[in-house]
Amino acid sequence: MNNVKLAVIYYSSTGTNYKMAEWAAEGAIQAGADVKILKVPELAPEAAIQSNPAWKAHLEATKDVPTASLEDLEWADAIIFSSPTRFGNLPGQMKQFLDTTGRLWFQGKLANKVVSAMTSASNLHGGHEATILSLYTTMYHWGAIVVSPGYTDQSLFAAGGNPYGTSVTVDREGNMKEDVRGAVIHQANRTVAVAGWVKNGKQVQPEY
Ligand SMILES: Cc1cc2nc3c(=O)[nH]c(=O)nc-3n(C[C@H](O)[C@H](O)[C@H](O)COP(=O)(O)O)c2cc1C
Repeated sequence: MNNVKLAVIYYSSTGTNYKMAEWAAEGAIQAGADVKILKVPELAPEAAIQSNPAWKAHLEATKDVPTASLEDLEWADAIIFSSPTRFGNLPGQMKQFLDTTGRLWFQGKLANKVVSAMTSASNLHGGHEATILSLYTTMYHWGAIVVSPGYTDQSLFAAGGNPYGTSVTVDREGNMKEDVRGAVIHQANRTVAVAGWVKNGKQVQPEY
């Protein structure tokens, strides 16, 4: 069987979701996938970025991370998204990227992608689930196969127990308050496993 091809697509202003993307890549590689870590384009005005030293430093530190393209979406059997919470929703940067996928969607090329999502927020009840669910709404329109972690591993409990997708709270300095590395790795392992079942299954069953 060919390896599962997995894209980890993230947006991050201050590094949290980049770190989660790196852990997801680690888990997916461990599970045998070919992996790309890709960022979505930054859209914020330069003045806003310059006014926040952590944002400016993160952008500089990740300037060599490749930018996600429609070709990457076509390439991937599976996609793990990681995106901060903004007012209980996705940041415009991630939404704008999703909004560029209309042509692929129209051509049916996003159907049966195996997907999963993660997020971060500053407050425990600041909208973690809402952000993940809003991303999953787009995935349902794609005809993607959403793989949530549920409570399929003990690591979920140490990480705050979000069954929709791993999420973490960050303090004012940007430090993660929960240890979510194990949960992210489990989520990536699980996403690759399900993507492998789908990829194998496509060889024996006609595709819908
Ligand atoms: C405009 C804006 C809106 C935000 N909205 C929320 C929110 O609704 N709930 C919350 O808990 N945190 C909110 N935050 C905090 C971010 O979620 C937090 O900074 C982010 O998760 C850090 O991720 P990053 O380091 O990957 O950028 C907001 C931050 C900004 C700048």
